[in-house]
Amino acid sequence: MGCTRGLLTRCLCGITGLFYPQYGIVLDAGSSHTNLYVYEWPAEKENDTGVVHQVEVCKVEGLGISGYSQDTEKAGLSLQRCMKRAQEVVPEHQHRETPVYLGATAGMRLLSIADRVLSAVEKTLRSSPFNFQGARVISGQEEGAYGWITINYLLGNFKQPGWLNFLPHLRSSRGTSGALDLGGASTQITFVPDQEPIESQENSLHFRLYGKNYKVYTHSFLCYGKDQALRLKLASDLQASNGSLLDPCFHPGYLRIMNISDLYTNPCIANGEQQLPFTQLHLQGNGDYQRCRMTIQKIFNTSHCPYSSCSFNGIFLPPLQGEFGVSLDARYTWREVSGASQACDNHVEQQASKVFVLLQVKAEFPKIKEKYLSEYCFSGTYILSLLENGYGFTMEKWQSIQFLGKIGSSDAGWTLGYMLNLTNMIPAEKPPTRPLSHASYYFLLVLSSSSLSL
Ligand SMILES: Nc1nc2c(ncn2[C@@H]2O[C@H](COP(=O)(O)OP(=O)(O)OP(=O)(O)O)[C@@H](O)[C@H]2O)c(=O)[nH]1
Ligand SMILES: [Ca+2]
Repeated sequence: MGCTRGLLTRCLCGITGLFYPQYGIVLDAGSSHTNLYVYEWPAEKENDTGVVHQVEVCKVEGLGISGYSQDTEKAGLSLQRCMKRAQEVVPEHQHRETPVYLGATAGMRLLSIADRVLSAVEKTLRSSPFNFQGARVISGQEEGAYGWITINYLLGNFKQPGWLNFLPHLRSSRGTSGALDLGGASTQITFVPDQEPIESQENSLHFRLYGKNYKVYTHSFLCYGKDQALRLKLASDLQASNGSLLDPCFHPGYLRIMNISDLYTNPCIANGEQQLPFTQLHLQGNGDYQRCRMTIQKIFNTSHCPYSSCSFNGIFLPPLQGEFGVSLDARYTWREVSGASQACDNHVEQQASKVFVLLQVKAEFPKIKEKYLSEYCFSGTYILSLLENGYGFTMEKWQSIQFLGKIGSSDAGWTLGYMLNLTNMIPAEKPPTRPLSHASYYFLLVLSSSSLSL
């Protein structure tokens, strides 16, 4: 039954609608791939904390939308299967009222023709039965902020003391958890620092949520997601090579030939191509964990800092404070980080353990793609370098990092925070306590008015 026909039907739907769960859809158009999320919440509790939860994630097949810059139509078409899936998950009579948002991140920030790709994507989203609310490239600051909101909303950290609070070990002394997001093209760090004021204006955010003020530090490093960081590293190593590279960040036996022009096709690597006397890079794995860390270290410039403390590239970073949640697929990332040194090493006595680690990984993740397996040494070592050398997580600070992935049924990425904000579901002030829920109130109202008219 649709809710738009006659007046009587509309009234009935208005009343019964209070009892239906509500839905919202967000597409996370990342640099490496797109995910579609469907969220659900009870209509009468939308301003409470922790009530919105993920009921579906659909992984779009193929490239991230920024990968279709040569054939933008395909960016839109690639989303169709997941949009169909969303139509199955959300009950049909609620399609028209269910908002759909698409947020694109670092891959699209790097693309000069992002608008053309967005237009193609909009065409697909507009043709769906849902209430399309817009497709846009979100800023790195927003990505950090919404990631922080998601984690703390899901952990129940915005609840007033005394409310139910699960996972208490992730609550910092200040009541919130920091958020680390490691993407393919950018990486974000967001937390409430002890030190005030935040020295750099562009890293400073102010929120008032549920009646409490939060001063939050955030920074997004464009080009320091895993895929772009590998390009930065290769471009840096190339300068001192003759076109052949023995790379300690790939396991022995690994061979790859890359066109230099492909390496230089984005703004992360701005200079150098024309000065190189060769057109191809011949890369040969020569796994060595310590040397890999040294080559990665070169992409973090720590030579200058105009503030009291910095992470790298002259970017302000206050002292790390509290617990941190890492929002990504925790299963593979944690495995990469913990297996990094063994996965890289080629010392004779460690050959066995290297092979062992990669075999173990294959057994644990039978569907793991060759690309991920081949980049295992680099990926794990890069994440360790970023956290330890880039952000300064020392041995004891490591204890404060949790590889989250999911909290309850919901992924811990920025999308939930984005939707909560756009649908006004996180109020600045704590909602007044209602003796009855909206639904029960209207239900009683309808009951009493019908008794009166008898
Ligand atoms: N090892 C491994 N890596 C993966 C897997 N799935 C994705 N990745 C890689 O992990 C990195 C981060 O992936 P995402 O967090 O999805 O990045 P993204 O959202 O596409 O990129 P951003 O736009 O920068 O946020 C990318 O380099 C992916 O290629 C996997 O199953 N195993
Ligand atoms: Ca991402």
